[in-house]
Amino acid sequence: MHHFGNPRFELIRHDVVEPILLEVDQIYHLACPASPVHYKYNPVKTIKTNVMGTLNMLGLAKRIGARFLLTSTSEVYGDPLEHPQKETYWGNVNPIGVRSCYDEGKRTAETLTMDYHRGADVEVRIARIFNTYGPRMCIDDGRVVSNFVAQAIRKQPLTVYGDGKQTRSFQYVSDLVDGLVALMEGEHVGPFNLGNPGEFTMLELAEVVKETIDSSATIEFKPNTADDPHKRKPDISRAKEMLNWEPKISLREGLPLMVSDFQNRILNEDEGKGQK
Ligand SMILES: O=C(O)[C@H]1O[C@H](OP(=O)(O)OP(=O)(O)OC[C@H]2O[C@@H](n3ccc(=O)[nH]c3=O)[C@H](O)[C@@H]2O)[C@H](O)[C@@H](O)[C@@H]1O
Repeated sequence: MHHFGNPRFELIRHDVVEPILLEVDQIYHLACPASPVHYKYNPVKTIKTNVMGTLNMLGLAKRIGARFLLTSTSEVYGDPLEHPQKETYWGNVNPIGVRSCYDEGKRTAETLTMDYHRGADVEVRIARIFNTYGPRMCIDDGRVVSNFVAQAIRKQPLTVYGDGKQTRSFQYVSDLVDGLVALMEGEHVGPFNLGNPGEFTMLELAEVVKETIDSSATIEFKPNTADDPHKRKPDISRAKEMLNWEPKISLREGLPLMVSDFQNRILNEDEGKGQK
């Protein structure tokens, strides 16, 4: 929203499932719900966005000669049997599960991207993004970092799904943005893992959130969701070597930056309620 006053910025509200004609040099194709809660809410729409949306954006890139960047995901590795995950790993994905609209959708999006590259000479780039957090995330996004932060601020228990021993590797948003720009501007197609290799169990994450916000916060265990990957950690050697990129901000440095933004917004929400 801070770009709205900039005359060189134009916002067009459009659903990528429908074709569109624009004149641009580069397409960052990020469209798709990314929180499991959101992408499972309307799975048919999620897979349509990944398949038809990606086809439309690749068709556009081909027609106008634009460079196309796909934001794929670490979820293409499914519940990985290789750890950490390298880009050469083909993954362990359930094709008929509740997460398939997203992970199989993104796998198909990668296939389409490579087919347009090989068959129609479109200049493409593929990023596989690992769990990312930061300020301005939707407070009710439903992913783990935003849930824990909002819960700790609201003095609610932190909801740990399953036994909390599953792992994720959390990347601060500005590191991801630097990685995406380096990929778009560079000469390599990829795919590239863009993530922070710092790996945490969900219980460890809850401890870091407690240390940062409220040491008296409690934990509430809830049943885990189907097909939840047991572990996830990027091998980023390829991005380091070919894009000269690596994340700079650790979880303990990034979390406080997100917390102050969440605190302001939750406080405003509460004040708004008080006025009603
Ligand atoms: O960022 C990624 O690499 C990919 O993974 C995420 O999926 P996931 O890792 O399951 O994201 P979360 O919903 O944040 O869950 C992470 C872990 O925390 C657990 N969790 C989640 C929420 C919560 O309140 N408590 C909790 O323990 C989940 O069960 C899971 O094991 C996102 O869905 C994708 O958009 C993204 O592509």
